[in-house]
Amino acid sequence: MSIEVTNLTKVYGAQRAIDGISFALKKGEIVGFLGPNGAGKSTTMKILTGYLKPSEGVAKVSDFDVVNQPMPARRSIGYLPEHNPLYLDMYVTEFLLFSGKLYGMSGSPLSARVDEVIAMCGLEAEKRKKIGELSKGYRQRVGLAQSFLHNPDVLILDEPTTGLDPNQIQEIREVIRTAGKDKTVLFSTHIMQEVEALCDRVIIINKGKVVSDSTLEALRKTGDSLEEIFRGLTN
Ligand SMILES: Nc1ncnc2c1ncn2[C@@H]1O[C@H](COP(=O)(O)OP(=O)(O)OP(=O)(O)O)[C@@H](O)[C@H]1O
Repeated sequence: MSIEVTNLTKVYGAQRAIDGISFALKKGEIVGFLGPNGAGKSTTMKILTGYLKPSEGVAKVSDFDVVNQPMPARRSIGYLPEHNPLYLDMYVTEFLLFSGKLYGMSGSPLSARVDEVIAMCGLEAEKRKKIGELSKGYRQRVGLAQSFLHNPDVLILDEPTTGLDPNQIQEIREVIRTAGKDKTVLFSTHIMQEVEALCDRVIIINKGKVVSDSTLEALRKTGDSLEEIFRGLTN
């Protein structure tokens, strides 16, 4: 399995932010991770990417336990965090070269890969600008470029299109579709059309528990729209 989560729980004080969730993603799947604000999506993603320790349960990425085998797990993951933290004073190319070095890349293979992700993410015209000078959509492209720079098998994208205009949303979706061709992708979103446009399968969580895990095809057969299903399960 590319991602395997078993009975995962995270407790903050008295609150169970996620409460015994389990799911798995096979290689090559693109799965939408839905849930209302505060459902536990970012917490799950932070555990998968090694930024938070679970209180209970096991999370594996590319069969590596994220707690006991953090280095190989991290190498196989590309992560775009929710607020896409970037170094605003760095130039786009400089930032990507810097990020690649953190993954142990160097020399001409790194330069070639940076050129490749710049082209994939439509950053050619902006690559000489400082990140702080870019629009939100272009910053998001830089975050995405950084997430798959080291060619990971698994991409974890936390609300990759939030706050973007409809044109940028469309363009970022294209980047995700292209980058996700040979990868396993778990991404969170509040946009139902996004799920329809990109995913094979949807996992819905509410109050820290998985309330639905189905293919889009199976959900369509219910006759209800994804939005109706979402509201019915989370309201
Ligand atoms: N560091 C923290 N300390 C205490 N509680 C936290 C912390 N981080 C998250 N929480 C709580 O855990 C719950 C799940 O939060 P999380 O950010 O995972 O939700 P989410 O599904 O990603 O929400 P959103 O859609 O708003 O981004 C929320 O109730 C949140 O307030």
